[in-house]
Amino acid sequence: MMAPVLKVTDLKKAYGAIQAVGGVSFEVMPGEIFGVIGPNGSGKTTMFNSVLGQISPDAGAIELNGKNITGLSPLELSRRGVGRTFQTLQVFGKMTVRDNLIVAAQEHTGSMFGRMFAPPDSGLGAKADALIDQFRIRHVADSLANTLSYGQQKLVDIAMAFMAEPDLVLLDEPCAGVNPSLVGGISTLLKDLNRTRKGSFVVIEHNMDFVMDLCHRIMVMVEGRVLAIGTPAEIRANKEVLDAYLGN
Ligand SMILES: Nc1ncnc2c1ncn2[C@@H]1O[C@H](COP(=O)(O)OP(=O)(O)OP(=O)(O)O)[C@@H](O)[C@H]1O
Repeated sequence: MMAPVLKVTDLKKAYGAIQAVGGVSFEVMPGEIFGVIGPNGSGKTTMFNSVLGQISPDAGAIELNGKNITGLSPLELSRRGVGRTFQTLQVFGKMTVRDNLIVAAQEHTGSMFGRMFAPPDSGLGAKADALIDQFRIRHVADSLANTLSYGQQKLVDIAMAFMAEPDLVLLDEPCAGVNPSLVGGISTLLKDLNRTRKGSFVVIEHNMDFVMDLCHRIMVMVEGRVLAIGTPAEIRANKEVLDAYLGN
């Protein structure tokens, strides 16, 4: 039987009296695109940030490829093959698209010296160019990021997460703020990355059509707990999910 890439067991995190995450368990399999949905305040971001080492959970275990990674720093996780995107853009506006990608990979190595003194390319240019082509942003590769549309910047932001060739990428609302006409393109792109780069993705997203189209399995969170985990068809047919999610 295949072992999970990510295994989260009974994760808990409270903020004072608010139990943001109240005992969440799930597994993400190799090559799987795993969606996380739920009403506002259901604990998705808190769960994400716990997995990514951004906050310390109160209890629970997080394993990456069978190794305990609970409490490791974001940089250490990045070195172990975990990438992420944020809800808000992380691109450097005054750098070109290509340089943004190169810096993203240097961040991964944690090389301050490299970041400050290395020639702009640092041997990472070929990797950046491959992603620029895969993301179809060749025409803006030498433009400053702040001259791009929000949707294009979002693509650069996602591409940055893939520079370190991660095994597991956590994407926090990749469609947030993106023009609806571009949402289908992001879905196609993520499917393409999943197929060609063989990584596993965990995707938080409020856009239900996007999640249903993209994800192999979906976890529904409500009030810090897991209400259901299943295929898009199973989630669509689950009455409890419809009540909890659409009732919000
Ligand atoms: N730093 C914090 N301090 C206090 N309470 C917090 C903090 N972060 C989250 N919470 C609370 O924890 C609960 C879960 O929040 P969380 O952001 O994880 O939910 P979410 O499902 O990601 O929501 P959204 O879909 O709106 O992003 C909410 O009640 C929220 O107000």
